[in-house]
Amino acid sequence: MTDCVLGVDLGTSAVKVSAVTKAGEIIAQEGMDFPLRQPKPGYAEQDPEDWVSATTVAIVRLILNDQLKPEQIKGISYSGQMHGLVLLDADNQVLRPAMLWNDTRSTKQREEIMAKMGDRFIEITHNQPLEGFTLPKLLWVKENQPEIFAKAKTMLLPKDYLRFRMTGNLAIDYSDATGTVMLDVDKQVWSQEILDAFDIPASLCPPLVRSIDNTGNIDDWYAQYSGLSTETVTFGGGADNACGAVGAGIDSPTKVLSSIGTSGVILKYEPQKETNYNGVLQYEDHAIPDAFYSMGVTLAAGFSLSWFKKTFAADEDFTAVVESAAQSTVGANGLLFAPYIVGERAPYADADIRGSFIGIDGIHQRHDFVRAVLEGIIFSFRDLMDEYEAKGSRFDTVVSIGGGAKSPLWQQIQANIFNTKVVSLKNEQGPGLGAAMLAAVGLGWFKSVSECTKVFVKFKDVFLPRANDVAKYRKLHDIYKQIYPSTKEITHELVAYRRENGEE
Ligand SMILES: Nc1ncnc2c1ncn2[C@@H]1O[C@H](COP(=O)(O)OP(=O)(O)O)[C@@H](O)[C@H]1O
Ligand SMILES: O=C(CO)[C@@H](O)[C@H](O)COP(=O)(O)O
Repeated sequence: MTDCVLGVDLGTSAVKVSAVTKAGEIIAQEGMDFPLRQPKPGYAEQDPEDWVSATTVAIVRLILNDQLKPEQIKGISYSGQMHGLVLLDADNQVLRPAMLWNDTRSTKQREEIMAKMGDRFIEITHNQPLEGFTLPKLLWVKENQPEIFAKAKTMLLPKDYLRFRMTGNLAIDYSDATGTVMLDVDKQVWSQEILDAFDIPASLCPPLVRSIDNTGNIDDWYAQYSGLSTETVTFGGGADNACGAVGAGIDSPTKVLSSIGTSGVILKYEPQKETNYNGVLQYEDHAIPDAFYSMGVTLAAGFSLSWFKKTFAADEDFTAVVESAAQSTVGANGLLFAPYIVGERAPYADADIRGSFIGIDGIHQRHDFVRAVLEGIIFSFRDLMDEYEAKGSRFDTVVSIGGGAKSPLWQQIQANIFNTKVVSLKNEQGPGLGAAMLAAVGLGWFKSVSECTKVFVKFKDVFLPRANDVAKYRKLHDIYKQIYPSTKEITHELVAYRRENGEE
């Protein structure tokens, strides 16, 4: 019986739990989907109980289907979808559905924060108060559901709620705390100045822990519910992008992470906290102690593809639909797609922009639309790369993770659009593997995250840029860049039209 740790990857579409040995071998994996509710345009909510149930089903399957022995599981850590607001009352009961990272209803609150604190806010948090982050959501609840805010005693993020249900302990790790935009990044404490400015009780903020810190054993209740042992220790864990970077071996500023999950992320390792992109790119504490990372986020990356598939190819196999893009050409026979279907975060912080297909022609077939979706998502990543390159960053390797990394065609498109080598991981479980690594380091199996990286992170395929395609994509990206300014006014008017007609 080999000792192992569990890495719990609490995503937006599903939870995946990986059992990993000291040698970095994934010996079993189980997962379960859960729904995302979008009751109104701009809203995105989940029931925190769904996270607990789905994670428990995955753990029970590991024990029953995969024959893991509870005593074998020495430690558990977590990777979580970021920024989501979970509010608990005095009895630690959930007060309302969680408002997620892609919920953009809080534009008014975002503007109020900037009007009140302006640049000082960015100085403290190294971020703008965008709709997706936790503070504007908290202020939305304060303003629109005052009876709920009055009862709120604790604020947690998604994976911290899950850990609380497994241990009974309240905590948040630094990487998720930066994503609330309530942490003073330079001082590494909750910002009293921000709490005072918006009249938020400091008691709402849970204790801060490091990602590798012991956060308590599995408690009696959860041991009975799941079959786990109370001997199993939990560790802080981190934001999914921090864990994705750990699991992908992003340990120097010349490697860049490209993650296609529900959202899309271009992420860079930052060795020092003094760096400040003035909120154009996000700046976060890492899950690696005393390290940081920056990133740009495309709100609807995998989500755009999933939307397309659900709407136009509901009964077909996902991989087959994606691979049909190979029947099209570079540039999708002159069709472009802008993936702003739930608004955008970077480089355009605009909750009311909406997506478009540009250049639809009578010759286009469905596979051209699929290709345009794949390419449009990577053009939006290219915009983020351009932000970095404009500030002097140079990357020699892109590590590709997330559900989108299942497609070799999509990875080749990335290599061509980035004009950089793209590598995939042997165990395509970036965030889940990163979470398992934090438990392995927390248990003392390794002296540091970098020691663990040497054993756990293994690369698989390499995709090199093809010169002809690189040149074509460069021209196409110049055209793509015109879509945002050209469609901004029109799509804002359409969103306003829906609001006037009671749809929002
Ligand atoms: N076979 C596939 N090829 C390419 N992309 C895929 C495939 N299957 C799923 N995806 C994409 O992966 C995304 C989910 O990625 P994942 O990393 O699991 O997301 P999350 O962590 O946000 O739940 C989906 O939105 C979908 O677009
Ligand atoms: O909002 C962000 C990062 O700031 C998102 O990246 C979320 O953390 C959700 O991640 P996925 O479910 O797409 O992995």
